[in-house]
Amino acid sequence: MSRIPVAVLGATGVVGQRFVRRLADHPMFEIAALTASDRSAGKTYREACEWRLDGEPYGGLGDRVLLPSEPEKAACAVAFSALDSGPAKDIEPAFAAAGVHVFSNAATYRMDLDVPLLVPEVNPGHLALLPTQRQRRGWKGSILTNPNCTTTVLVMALAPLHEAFGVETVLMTSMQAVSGAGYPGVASLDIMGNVLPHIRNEEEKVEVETGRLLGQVENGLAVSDPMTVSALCWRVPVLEGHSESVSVKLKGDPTPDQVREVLAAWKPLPQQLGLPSAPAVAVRVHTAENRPQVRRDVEMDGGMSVHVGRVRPCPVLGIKFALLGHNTERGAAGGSILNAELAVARKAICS
Ligand SMILES: NC(=O)C1=CN([C@@H]2O[C@H](COP(=O)(O)OP(=O)(O)OC[C@H]3O[C@@H](n4cnc5c(N)ncnc54)[C@H](OP(=O)(O)O)[C@@H]3O)[C@@H](O)[C@H]2O)C=CC1
Ligand SMILES: N[C@@H](CC(=O)OP(=O)(O)O)C(=O)O
Repeated sequence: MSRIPVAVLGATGVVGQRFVRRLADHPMFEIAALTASDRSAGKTYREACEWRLDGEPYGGLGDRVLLPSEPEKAACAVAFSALDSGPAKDIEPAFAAAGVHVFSNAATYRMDLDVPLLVPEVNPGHLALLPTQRQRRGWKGSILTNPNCTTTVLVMALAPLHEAFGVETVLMTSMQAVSGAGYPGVASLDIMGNVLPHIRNEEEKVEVETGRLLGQVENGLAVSDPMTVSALCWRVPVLEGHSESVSVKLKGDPTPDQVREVLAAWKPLPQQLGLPSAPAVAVRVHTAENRPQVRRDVEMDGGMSVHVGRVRPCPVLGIKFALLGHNTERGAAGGSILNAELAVARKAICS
């Protein structure tokens, strides 16, 4: 199969660089265009940005000239958007109108009822929103989004429990890596030796996106599950990886052993299809009492699996556990690329 030409919108940012690194040698997609703001367009990729990741700098594309983020200049079959949510507002629809399928990290269109907010293991059926989106908006292309990174990690653990038992109530406290705030992000003088009790809009996003991801498609539109979710989000001095303390009320009050069994046995659609970016195991269940740990576990499986440990009884809601996932891989670039792999495999785009 020939590879699908793709554009990376916002290729100079920290999420854009992760897209480039993951796509540099991808079996399904081939980078045809890199874009940024007008400040960077016309410069080579090497001139316009400082490479901030490990591995081959610039994904081997350091001499590639950056294009403006305009569909007339950079249209491809597929675009991965690492744009800030402000510029994404006009740029992503312009690409979709020009026939491009845009896989976006930005929060701008996530909660629109005709826009798939996708985690392929959790709600692949939400691809069914695309015909409504195209019909309503008159686009030949489309916009598909991935959730907030904290939400992504949370729903990976909740989805199998929702399928097996039904989730009623969730209390989640996060300990979020500084990379979630982009570069340069939080000032070192604020975060070193400290924890910060506020991340703007984060708790609100987790509380609404979780029910949306675990909800349904009815009459071509998204309908959120009525579960109750309360989130407390903290920034901690960790580079990559969001840790979460989760307490959950499940229907039927299963035991910790039953919960562990369901999580360990879960083999959702991307793993069944063997999609290139899908980890072999979606949820890794740890039994050691001091795992998961960010430094030891978060880079496993290319940052695409999530980790559950310390599953035990909760005297308030029934079950509690520790959860960990990679915020800029599973929660951003890797999650978006897996969304595109799913959409192609299910012939929702590019068929
Ligand atoms: N799923 C998730 O939870 C996560 C999502 N994100 C989201 O991903 C996106 C990117 O984040 P991050 O990489 O940290 O952001 P950066 O600020 O590092 O990068 C932003 C990119 O957008 C480009 N850009 C900025 N303004 C414009 C404009 N007016 N027109 C065209 N391009 C523009 C920049 O180009 P230039 O260099 O020329 O300025 C740069 O390439 C954000 O929407 C963020 O919220 C990030 C982390 C996790
Ligand atoms: N807010 C997240 C990262 C992020 O960009 O989230 P969102 O995609 O919902 O804006 C964090 O700080 O860790």
